[in-house]
Amino acid sequence: MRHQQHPDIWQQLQTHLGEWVIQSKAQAPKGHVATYIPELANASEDSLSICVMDGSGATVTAGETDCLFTLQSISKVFTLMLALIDHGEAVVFSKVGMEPTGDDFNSMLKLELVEPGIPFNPLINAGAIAISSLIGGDTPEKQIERALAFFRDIADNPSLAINQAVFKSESDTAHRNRSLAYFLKDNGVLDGEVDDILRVYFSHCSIEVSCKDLARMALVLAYDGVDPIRNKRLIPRRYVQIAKTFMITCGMYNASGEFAMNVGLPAKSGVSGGILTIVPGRYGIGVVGPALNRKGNSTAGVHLLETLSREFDWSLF
Ligand SMILES: NC(=O)CC[C@H](N)C(=O)O
Repeated sequence: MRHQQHPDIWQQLQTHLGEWVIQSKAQAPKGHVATYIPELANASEDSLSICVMDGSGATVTAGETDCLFTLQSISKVFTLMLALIDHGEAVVFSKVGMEPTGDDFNSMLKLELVEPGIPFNPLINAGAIAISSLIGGDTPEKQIERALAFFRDIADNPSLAINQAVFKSESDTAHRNRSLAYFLKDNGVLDGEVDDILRVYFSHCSIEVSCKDLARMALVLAYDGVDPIRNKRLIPRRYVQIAKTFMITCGMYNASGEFAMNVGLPAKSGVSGGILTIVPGRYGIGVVGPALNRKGNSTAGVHLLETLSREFDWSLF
């Protein structure tokens, strides 16, 4: 049998994943696609797809798995690790903190309220913008190239690319992110030009993937930075440990506590409706369902992951 480690789970996934997706899709009408980035409003509001990948690269999929979507905030987990590779922990944690905020992902409240005015963590927008400034490269173009090469390597997909329409749509409307970035600049957190740093940030948010790409990227995190398929270390284990910790405490925005309670796995969601999750040492999982709840997470996607975690007792806690 191909899936030696947990044949029962694999067989159950093959048998039931399709019906679980149909059940969870019923949650989609409770949410709405994001519209503040106008291009994201074109996503199909009632769709839901999932890809589960094991350490051999075998997959079980369900839903409209061919559809492409942009990483958005999911990219922040990987740019954090790239900044750690390029600058180390001391520099990175002089620019961002280690704590959840309890505020919306695009809030600027605590930047002014709490000394020394650095973002609370690297997964909120302010933190991810600070992290974008730390990606190696002398020019924004080189930083974007470096980020794209890193994402391509982790996804093992040399054709990953930036969706230019989404990039432009965000860039044209990102008044709040611009104000966050100027605030950070004023607080001395950002070196370099605000517009250049935002270009890097919008670019990595606009990298387009499929559910399978997302599962493939998750797999590398599930194996602590080693790609089990190519048997190759891509990220130092310590940096994956840091990323996974943030995924538990802040990966699902202000619903991270609820998600930890009901699913209990490290995860990161994005405003296009994607969720990257891992079952440590076993599976990488990519989900996308564009209709979001009030906290910004995919309504159907969260429901589906709750079902899987319950069925297979996947919670780490
Ligand atoms: N939550 C998200 O996915 C936010 C990412 C998006 N690019 C933004 O900055 O608003």
